[in-house]
Amino acid sequence: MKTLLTNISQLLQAREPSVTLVKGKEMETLPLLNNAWILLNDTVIEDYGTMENLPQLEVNETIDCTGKTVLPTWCDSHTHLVYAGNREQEFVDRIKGKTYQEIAASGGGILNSAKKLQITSEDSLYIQAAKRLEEVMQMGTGAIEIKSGYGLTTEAEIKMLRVARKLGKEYDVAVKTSFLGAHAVPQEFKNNKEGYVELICTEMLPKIVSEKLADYIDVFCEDGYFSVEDTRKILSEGKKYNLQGKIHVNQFNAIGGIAEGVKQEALSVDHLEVLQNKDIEALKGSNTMPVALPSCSYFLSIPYTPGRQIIDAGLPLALATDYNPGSTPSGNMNFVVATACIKMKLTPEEAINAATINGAYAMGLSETHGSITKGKSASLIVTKEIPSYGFIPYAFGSDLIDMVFVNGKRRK
Ligand SMILES: N=CN[C@@H](CCC(=O)O)C(=O)O
Ligand SMILES: [Zn+2]
Repeated sequence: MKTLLTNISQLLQAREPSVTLVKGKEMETLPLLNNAWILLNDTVIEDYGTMENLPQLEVNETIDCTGKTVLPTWCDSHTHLVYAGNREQEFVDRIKGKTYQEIAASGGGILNSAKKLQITSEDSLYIQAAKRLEEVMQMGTGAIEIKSGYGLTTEAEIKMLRVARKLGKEYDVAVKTSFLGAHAVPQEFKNNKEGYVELICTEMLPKIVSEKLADYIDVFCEDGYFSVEDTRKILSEGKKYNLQGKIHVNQFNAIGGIAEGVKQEALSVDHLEVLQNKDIEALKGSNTMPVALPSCSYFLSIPYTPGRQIIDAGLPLALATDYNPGSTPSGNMNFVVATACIKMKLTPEEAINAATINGAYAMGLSETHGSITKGKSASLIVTKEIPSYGFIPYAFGSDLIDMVFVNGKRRK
């Protein structure tokens, strides 16, 4: 099946396959073709160019994109999309004055979600998560990472990861999974965190690896959750099974987790709302991608990741949603891109790079996603008629998406 999109006002992010990420000043540049065409052949991008050089092509369908912008789908490299129920009550509790940490300390938060998930069947969990996946694809997400971490028992962690794998298969969308057993210390291990870390390393991890359920290993490295030492132990254990780390770190406190993540060659370090100079220094010269989650800052009213400072230090930056029931009940990457511009002072070019090519890097999908490149996945957003791509963050409350192709399939 060949689909030709013609008269595209702006075709964004057309790059050679050698570009796997952009950093520092490079992030200011968003390559684009004016008055362009692109040819999709089943699941891949076959070719693209400008209208004056459009060759004679035999195609099944031609779509006129006059006035519209085309760009690669969003690469959301950090989500907790598989969860049971919601935490609407905690939202109201926070409005009335409780903090996120106070709610967690009294048995709410992650433990609240774990309680719900443990008693939810795999089928019901799949149905709930599938709805969310359909919604985010319609909002332009074409590749997504999904974490476990609301199971906190071997059985429930496996259940979550099986659901995530099934979503990738059934929807033919790129899904990367991360094993986040170290998301919170379960009640039963309240006075025996070491015992829980041991369970993660000696029981959960081997079983998850034997079922090939995880692509990465994750830890919530934070006061009251898992220490730098725990993080080192769990990431080192993961390495023995060829699982690279992607960690939650510096959300509320800077406790040295970023340097440890870099030392352990983590693919990404995520959150970074509280960042010190030594953390930036630790990231320099590494292959670890810093990932900001501005919707989480918005929803919890916590500081925004200093993305401007990260980019100005010559580093790359990726943007993701953190879609989860507690700190970010939203998987809208358009909002993330707009909020990165409005609150973190990224330019539209930097934000779109961070949400596409760098997002793909942050989940190991550089070869197939994140740019308009021949041979990459036919995963595209076609906007409605807009004056230019700057409208994507500028008109932050509007639905500007006309069509979405994910791996060649129309999802909107
Ligand atoms: N910070 C840790 N984990 C999630 C939130 C978990 C929750 O509140 O359910 C996050 O990335 O924000
Ligand atoms: Zn998260």
